[in-house]
Amino acid sequence: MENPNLKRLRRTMMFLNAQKPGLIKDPHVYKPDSIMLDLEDAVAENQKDVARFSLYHALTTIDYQGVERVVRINGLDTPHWQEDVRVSVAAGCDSIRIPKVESAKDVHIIEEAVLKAEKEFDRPEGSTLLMAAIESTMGVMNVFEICKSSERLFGIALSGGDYTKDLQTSISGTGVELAGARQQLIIAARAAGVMCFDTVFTNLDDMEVFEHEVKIARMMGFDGKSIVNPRQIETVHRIFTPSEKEIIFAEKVVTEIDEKKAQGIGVFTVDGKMVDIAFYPGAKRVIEMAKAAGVYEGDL
Ligand SMILES: CC(=O)SCCNC(=O)CCNC(=O)[C@H](O)C(C)(C)COP(=O)(O)OP(=O)(O)OC[C@H]1O[C@@H](n2cnc3c(N)ncnc32)[C@H](O)[C@@H]1OP(=O)(O)O
Ligand SMILES: O=C([O-])CC(=O)C(=O)O
Ligand SMILES: [Mg+2]
Repeated sequence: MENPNLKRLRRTMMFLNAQKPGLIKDPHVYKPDSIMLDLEDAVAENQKDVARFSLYHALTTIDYQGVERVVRINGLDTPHWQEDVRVSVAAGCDSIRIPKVESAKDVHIIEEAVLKAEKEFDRPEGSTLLMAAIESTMGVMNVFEICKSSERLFGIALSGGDYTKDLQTSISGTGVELAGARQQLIIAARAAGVMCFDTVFTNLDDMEVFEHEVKIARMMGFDGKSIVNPRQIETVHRIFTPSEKEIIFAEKVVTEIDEKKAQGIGVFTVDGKMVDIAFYPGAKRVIEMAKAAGVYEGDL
């Protein structure tokens, strides 16, 4: 049976340092869709063991109340990733975020280590999902192969900080430097049938630019965004949850297409807008998103 978590709602995926008790003890109270316990860049090099112990303790003792528990392991170019995978799987995380993925082979290496750990710690085979963070120009060039690399892989994420370093530029706040990568990632993810997440926005005090960036991400087709602070959750959830107006319109489109089809009519208008069968999947998707977000009250 397909793992039901492959397609869950992931509007917000919130990073937190796996070593900090103050952060890991109750992040679910802010109601992000996923938390991402970080063993990578938020953890200092000489604290990697401490962070792994803290992660294991947190995952085996804290009830995160249905919030997805993702672990960001260290990259394949470090001496840490094997132990990160073992501890994450032993502790029963839901998913592993692989940083700095450059090829399908990178995913295969982690997949193999995850399967080995599932056997070692008696966890159901296939229960640990994967996601791949694209953080380099090579990763962008290989993104379609990465998207198709594993049945465990539910999605990919753009990691703009490292990516812009590789591109030899920096984050400007305008989105110009990320435009190409964002477009490539979302096209590849949709073609491969996996989810796609936008990068973090680190200027916590600039909510205006943040809101603009989140709107662009939704318009481009992303499923959600990596975030670094609970203050960012409300904005992302508001923008990534269909509004009442969108839901009502989607309901009308679905109902009218069904009715008109039976009458042999292919094209007509709804609220002054032309509608034909091509609008059906989009309207259905709005209703599915509203259902997943818990804001749908209709009966479609
Ligand atoms: C480029 C990359 O690699 S990004 C990925 C790695 N980065 C991270 O993991 C960083 C995660 N975020 C953080 O550590 C913090 O939000 C910081 C350091 C950015 C800012 O910290 P602060 O200025 O203390 O945040 P702020 O004042 O908004 O905190 C308010 C409350 O939210 C909590 N909080 C802040 N960030 C988080 C978080 N990411 N997850 C859960 N709780 C959080 C704080 O503990 C605090 O709780 P309290 O009121 O009970 O004390
Ligand atoms: O995944 C992210 O958005 C954070 C990150 O590692 C980066 O920007 O390099
Ligand atoms: Mg990074």
